[in-house]
Amino acid sequence: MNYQNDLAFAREQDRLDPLKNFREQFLIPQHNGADAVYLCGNSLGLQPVTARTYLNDQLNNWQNLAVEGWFQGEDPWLDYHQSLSGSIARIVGAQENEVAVMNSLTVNLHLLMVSFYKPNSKRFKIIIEGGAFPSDQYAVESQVKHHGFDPQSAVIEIFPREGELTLRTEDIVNTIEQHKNELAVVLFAGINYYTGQFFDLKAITDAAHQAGAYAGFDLAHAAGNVPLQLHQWGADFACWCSYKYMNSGPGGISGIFVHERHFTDTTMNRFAGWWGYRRDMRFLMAPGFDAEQGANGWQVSTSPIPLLALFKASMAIFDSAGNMSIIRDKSLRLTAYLEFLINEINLRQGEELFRIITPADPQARGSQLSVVCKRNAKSTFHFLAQNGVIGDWREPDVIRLSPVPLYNTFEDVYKTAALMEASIKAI
Ligand SMILES: Cc1ncc(COP(=O)(O)O)c(C=O)c1O
Ligand SMILES: Nc1c(O)cccc1C(=O)C[C@H](N)C(=O)O
Repeated sequence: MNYQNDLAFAREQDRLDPLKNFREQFLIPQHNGADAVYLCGNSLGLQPVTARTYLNDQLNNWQNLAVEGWFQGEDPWLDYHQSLSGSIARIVGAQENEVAVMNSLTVNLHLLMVSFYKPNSKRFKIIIEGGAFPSDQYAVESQVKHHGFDPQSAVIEIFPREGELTLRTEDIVNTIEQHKNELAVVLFAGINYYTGQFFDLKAITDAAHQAGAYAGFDLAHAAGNVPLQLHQWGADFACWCSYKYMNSGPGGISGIFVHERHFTDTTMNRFAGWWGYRRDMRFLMAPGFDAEQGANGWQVSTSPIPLLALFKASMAIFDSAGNMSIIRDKSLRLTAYLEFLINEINLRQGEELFRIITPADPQARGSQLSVVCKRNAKSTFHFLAQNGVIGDWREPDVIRLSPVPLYNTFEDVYKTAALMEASIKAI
């Protein structure tokens, strides 16, 4: 597509956008009496207009039905989580019985590692991407220590080559091959939080399996952002949060994926709780844990209904948008437009003032562009914020900007680039 650096072009793209009506389903933060340009869905997605109603419905059920709410009402709480499985399964490319909506992200990562990280003196290593989100690093280190191993030798981080910013799939695959005799788990992000690189999850899964290891993914920055096919790719396990691209609110509910091939593995460890007990017998309160079939058997505690209600408001929007390929199609164009406009600024300025460290290959990224500001980085970030552009800052000099297809416009992207260029003179 031929992009143009003018507002009329951006507005025309918005006019033609098949998803244009979705923006009004979100509450856009205000700046000086007008909509701010919110490009921070990589951290916290915007509030669906309907979120309050979904939450209120459950407050009303609590008020009117009290404890009977578990069994009565339109959507009894006992199975409320099940009503979300179809939507989230479509988003991550799974069968409904392979997903469970539960807990928060790092907690779920630990629960999955309990099942999939079973080190012995021969196989004890975990491969992760270098520069993984700190919570994942801490989780992995603590898992390794919990089993009596030393993170120094057990955690293998893969970094980009000298002079490069992102990882090559061949280097990931070769590292897996190199450690194959000692490898227990490969745990990668779907998309790295800092660079925005979208990894080749199928290639990583295949390489892990060739090495006799499990492949697991943290999809915090990928779920609801890029199309995923966890079942088809054969991933062993995955988890995600829903407060970024899935707009479920701060600390919103997380979810897990466990491939169906593991459902019959009776050797698998699991930290059990009554909510993972088989549904038909749970209230018999019998001794001896008997897991529910499928990913729901990994649940531990009572469903947090208010969080599920907020997630449901968001899933209804995803369901009505159709499938992830419609969302992805707009996302590819929005992000490419932002990239085009930033490159144009550099061309006009005669130097690379804004360096995009996210891969240029659209298939190797989601909606986020991570931009290194070569000059006055922090002041540039503040200038954008003062002028109503909300991105986020990552030390030492990176601004992350994520145009989200359900609520951002080409005009948002145009305004952002115009302000980035204006910042050069203003600061
Ligand atoms: C890759 C990744 N892992 C973990 C987290 C944190 O998860 P939690 O919701 O457990 O704080 C985030 C974001 O905060 C993240 O981006
Ligand atoms: N989860 C967050 C929070 O509780 C406070 C502030 C930021 C966050 C984030 O989600 C950060 C995000 N994962 C990141 O990519 O930096």
